[in-house]
Amino acid sequence: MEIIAAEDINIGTDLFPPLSPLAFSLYESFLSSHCSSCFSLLPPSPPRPPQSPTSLYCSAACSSSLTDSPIISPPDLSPILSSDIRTALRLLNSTVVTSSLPHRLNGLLTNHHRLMTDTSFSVSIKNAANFIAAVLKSNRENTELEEAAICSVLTNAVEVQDSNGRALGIALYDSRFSWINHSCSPNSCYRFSNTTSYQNDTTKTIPHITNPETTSYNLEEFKTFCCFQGPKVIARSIKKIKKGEEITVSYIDLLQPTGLRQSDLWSKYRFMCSCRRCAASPPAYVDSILEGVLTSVGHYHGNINKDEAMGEMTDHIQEAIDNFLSDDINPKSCCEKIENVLYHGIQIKADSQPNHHLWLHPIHHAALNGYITLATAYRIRSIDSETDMGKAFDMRRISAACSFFLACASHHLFSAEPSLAMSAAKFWTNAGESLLDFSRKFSSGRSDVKCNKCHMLETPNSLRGFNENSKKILSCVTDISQVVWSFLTRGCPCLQKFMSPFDFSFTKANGERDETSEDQTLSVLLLSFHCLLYADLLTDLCYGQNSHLLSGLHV
Ligand SMILES: C[S@@+](CC[C@H](N)C(=O)[O-])C[C@H]1O[C@@H](n2cnc3c(N)ncnc32)[C@H](O)[C@@H]1O
Repeated sequence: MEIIAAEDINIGTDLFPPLSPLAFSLYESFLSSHCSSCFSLLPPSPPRPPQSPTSLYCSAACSSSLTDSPIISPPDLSPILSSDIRTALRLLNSTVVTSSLPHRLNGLLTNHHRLMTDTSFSVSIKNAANFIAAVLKSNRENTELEEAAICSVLTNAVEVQDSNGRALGIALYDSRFSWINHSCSPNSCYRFSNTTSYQNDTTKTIPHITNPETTSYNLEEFKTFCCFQGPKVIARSIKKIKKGEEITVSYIDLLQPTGLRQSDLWSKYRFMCSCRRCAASPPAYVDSILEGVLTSVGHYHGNINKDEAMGEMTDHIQEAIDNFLSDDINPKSCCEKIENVLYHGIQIKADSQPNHHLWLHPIHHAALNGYITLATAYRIRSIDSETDMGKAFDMRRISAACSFFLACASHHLFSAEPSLAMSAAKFWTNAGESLLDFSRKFSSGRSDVKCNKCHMLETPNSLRGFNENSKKILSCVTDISQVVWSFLTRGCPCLQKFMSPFDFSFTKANGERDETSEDQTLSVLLLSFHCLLYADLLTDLCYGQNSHLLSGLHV
């Protein structure tokens, strides 16, 4: 099945009203911090004993809408997670099953045959189905229905993220959403509502904690489960779509080169994508950049040892990130390891040719991950150095430089591949907030900067079209970045070596400007406002809601 446009659809159009899920579940790690019904963040509560109940709610309304408290904790049957099993259970209880088993369950593809012939899934699916049948006290002869429910969740459920991009759990929607196929150059994106954060909302009642005494499953109580809560999904066009054209979204992170996207899709969904971007030969520009290398004389054209050298650099960066995330190395060592690869690159030898020096292209997917980690690591180092103002200033400045660089890199990719709008919106928001945070913390408290060129700060409501406004804002971003780039990147050689975040030619001399640190910080403040304005434009395009990142600020 697929979804086809019945008429021409303009860019930035919601394709259907917000859809409630058929079933959903938080990931295990969020069960004690988020509402199991609406996924909102709960106020902090005292630590509970390890054997405590699994579902908490933010309000009486949520707790009464989702009466599945007696579910005993489902097992983790890798690759099937307990959240998959919980969702499958809720699916079977919330819907009247109309099915053509085992291939479709209520119209949703199960991929049953494909998954059951795959040894890495089949045993876990069988075990999960047996568990569900036991919980439901099913007296059917086989577990075909339970298997179909699990397979349907694996095939159709999507990860629900909060506004910070953090994956909270999964949700399963009806065919209006679930029939939308994947493309690596999709014409639509989707977002969730109802994943708001708890902000001392006095209308919310004290979190309802389910009865810890109840350990056995009560079918009648579970049958009253009514799924009108849960994160709603909205799909939105991010390109013009012609009547008759297929609606597509992305199931995966699109900032990966073709090989990684293919293996991601295969491991999660067991299909090979043959979309325009995947099939392009030569590779699409974004894919050549996401795997690109630089030499001191420009782009590298040879093949000798290149793949090996790239693999080595990518592995080093990934190892530093993994070690940092698992607390095996401190932020300083993490920065040193990543910067070492990004700055020094690698020397490769060729029999009959002079040696080449290779660097990952700054928008190589591993380099992007490296800069994302550097932004976080430098920020932590700034917080850790609070007693040393000079060091805290430098660390926060470099963190902001990395975030700003990522925003410019995402713009470069978005210009060539419009479906990367969502990623770009996220990076520009991060950059704006990081630059603002830096300049607020270290300027003399001034916030009355004006832009005499685009005047958009004084009249942000005069937004016309996306293209016209983005041109104006980006032109100012380019101008201001020429003023502050060397200031922002001082002490970070792997960024300092580039002429600007828009121009990856290597700098000859490190031309510091004469402005005082105070002048520079004010320019950074002006830059931050422009980044937030641009982030607003992109957010509006993808999410249909101007996030008004600048509202509440004095500009
Ligand atoms: C959420 S469903 C999409 C709707 C599905 N095509 C149907 O018939 O109901 C996801 C499944 O559709 C198939 N699918 C989605 N996008 C695809 C693509 N680009 N190429 C091949 N199969 C795809 C895969 O089997 C995948 O597991």
